[in-house]
Amino acid sequence: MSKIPVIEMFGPTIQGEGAVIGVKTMFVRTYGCDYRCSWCDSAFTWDGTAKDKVTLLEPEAILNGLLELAGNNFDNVTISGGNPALIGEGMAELINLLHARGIRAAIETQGSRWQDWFCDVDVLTISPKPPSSGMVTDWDMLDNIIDRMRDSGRETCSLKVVVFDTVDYQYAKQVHQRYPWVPLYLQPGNEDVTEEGDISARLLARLEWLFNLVIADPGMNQVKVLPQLHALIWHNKRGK
Ligand SMILES: C[S@@+](CC[C@H](N)C(=O)[O-])C[C@H]1O[C@@H](n2cnc3c(N)ncnc32)[C@H](O)[C@@H]1O
Ligand SMILES: Nc1nc2[nH]cc(C(=O)O)c2c(=O)[nH]1
Ligand code: SF4
Ligand SMILES: [Mg+2]
Repeated sequence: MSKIPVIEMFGPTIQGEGAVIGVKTMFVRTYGCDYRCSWCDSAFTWDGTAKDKVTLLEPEAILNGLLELAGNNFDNVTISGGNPALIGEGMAELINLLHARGIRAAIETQGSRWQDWFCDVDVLTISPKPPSSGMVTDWDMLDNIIDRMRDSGRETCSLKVVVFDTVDYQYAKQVHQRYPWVPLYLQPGNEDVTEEGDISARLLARLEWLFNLVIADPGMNQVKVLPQLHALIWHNKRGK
């Protein structure tokens, strides 16, 4: 039995990002991250401010917690963090438990670590971090992850790059050129994750800015540009 550090579980809500945007899903957010992105919208998963809220849970207790929250009102569970790829055996067990109930598992991770259970995930989102984050991409690791996912023969993997400025945009292009066969989603960065109230006008302005970069760029004919849909609706509210 391997326990998983969980900082929050919530839902049902609507997946707001990437390949399965718009789908009803539960969320499980794991504690701990090997990165420290300057603009992280979930810094409470690693900066110590919510450490007292972490519970170490058996995979079965997580499933039970989700069922308690939502009954049968979900078919999808998104596991995010923090970095869920820091967790080994426990996550493999959780994914098996979900599958045994006919529930699909989606993972949000940044591509800094491999886990064998990636091959069992229904929707794997890898979100390498652009320069504005202050993080440095381990390209060997990312190559390795993308190769292994390709070798697994499952069409479950996509890339998502958050773009704050034109340097980030060039980074996103580099990612696209390196892995042209992997679907790439671009999402504008939320520049103030603490602002209260309605931030939708600010986010939409950044979406239009990103649209215009892609519209003008013949090297980006295949990418999809998406907002953080949940942030347009629920702004910086946590647990949405
Ligand atoms: C909080 S992270 C957790 C999963 C994993 N650590 C990762 O970064 O992919 C979930 C998603 O939110 C994105 N994200 C974090 N902060 C953001 C911000 N300020 N604006 C836009 N997207 C952000 C990340 O890039 C990632 O795609
Ligand atoms: N609704 C909603 N969609 C999301 N997609 C990715 C999220 C994340 O924080 O990983 C997220 C989130 O926090 N909420
Ligand atoms: S990798 Fe994800 S969770 Fe970790 S600091 Fe960056 S955005 Fe936040
Ligand atoms: Mg989020």
